[in-house]
Amino acid sequence: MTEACLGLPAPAKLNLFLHVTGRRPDGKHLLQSIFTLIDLADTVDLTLLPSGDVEREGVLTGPAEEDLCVRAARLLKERFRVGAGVRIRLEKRIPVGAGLGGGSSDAATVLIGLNRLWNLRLTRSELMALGVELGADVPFFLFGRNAFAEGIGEKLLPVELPDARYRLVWPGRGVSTGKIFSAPDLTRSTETRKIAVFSDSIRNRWPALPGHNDLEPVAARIEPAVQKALRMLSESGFEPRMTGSGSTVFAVEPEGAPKRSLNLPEGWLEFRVRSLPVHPLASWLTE
Ligand SMILES: C[C@](O)(CO)[C@H](O)COP(=O)(O)OP(=O)(O)OC[C@H]1O[C@@H](n2ccc(N)nc2=O)[C@H](O)[C@@H]1O
Ligand SMILES: Nc1ncnc2c1ncn2[C@@H]1O[C@H](COP(=O)(O)OP(=O)(O)OP(=O)(O)O)[C@@H](O)[C@H]1O
Repeated sequence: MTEACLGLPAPAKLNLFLHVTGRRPDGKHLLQSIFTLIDLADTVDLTLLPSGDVEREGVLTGPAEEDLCVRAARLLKERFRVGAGVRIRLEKRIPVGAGLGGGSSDAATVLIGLNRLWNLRLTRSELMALGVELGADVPFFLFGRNAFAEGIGEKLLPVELPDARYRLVWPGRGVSTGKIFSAPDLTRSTETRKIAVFSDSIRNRWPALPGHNDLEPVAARIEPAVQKALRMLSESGFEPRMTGSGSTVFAVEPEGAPKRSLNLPEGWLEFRVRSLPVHPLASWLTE
């Protein structure tokens, strides 16, 4: 029997490094990156509605057409001519526009949950092909485990990462991914490297992170709070890096290090998180 109501996690991600290696003919940027799942998560509640409507509740107040949860549900409904509907209730913990992939993860969780609630029996790769229509990070969350990414983030290979604790600082505001990618001073030609170069570095040099984030200098210029967050973490003895297109910065927290809180400006947030080896809903994804 199919459940009529599901309460599901949508975990955040970190980009351990992010190289921009070129552009596609449509203008989107080609990347090399390692994505890791972390245990900071939103909660998505899905309730089956026989009426066929897609309804939403929660903290996001923008237009429904821009809500990635609603867009994910409508995409599935239209593509597979689903008669049933859903009420989506979102409990947001992942800051918005933070480089933590929150919206993409919420959308991925809606796809995974509705695949079950609406009994669609789509495979992981079918869901990933739909997901990339919603955003470049969505396929990663549907892949379901830590990954080396190429293309715009849709070409994924599994990668083994050390169990790690990370310290995150969200500097009180988000940044627009589109603005960062369209900046004239963005480096777009970092040399493409073999995955082995990155995995060897992780094996031999951890907790030092491989590579760098090409989006970091641009975000730090556009949003001075990003620069300040990087400086505060580094003055506290960490080796900080920005995730995705920002605004969150993070650092590996060495095992056994003192767990002192940072003295952050008002409105900023600090998170202490652990890596996850797999997505909490990985067992719902079938080959
Ligand atoms: C920076 C990353 O977070 C790395 O994980 C992602 O590449 C961003 O993924 P996302 O937030 O899902 O981004 P999207 O919603 O697909 O795109 C937002 C904006 O960034 C641009 N964009 C996005 C991804 C990409 N590889 N190249 C781009 O130029 C898009 O053209 C769009 O104007
Ligand atoms: N469920 C959602 N959660 C967060 N943002 C959403 C959601 N639905 C739509 N959005 C919109 O998507 C935009 C990007 O939000 P998100 O938090 O996913 O960015 P991000 O963490 O920077 O993502 P990325 O790491 O993929 O760049 C925001 O401008 C927000 O208005």
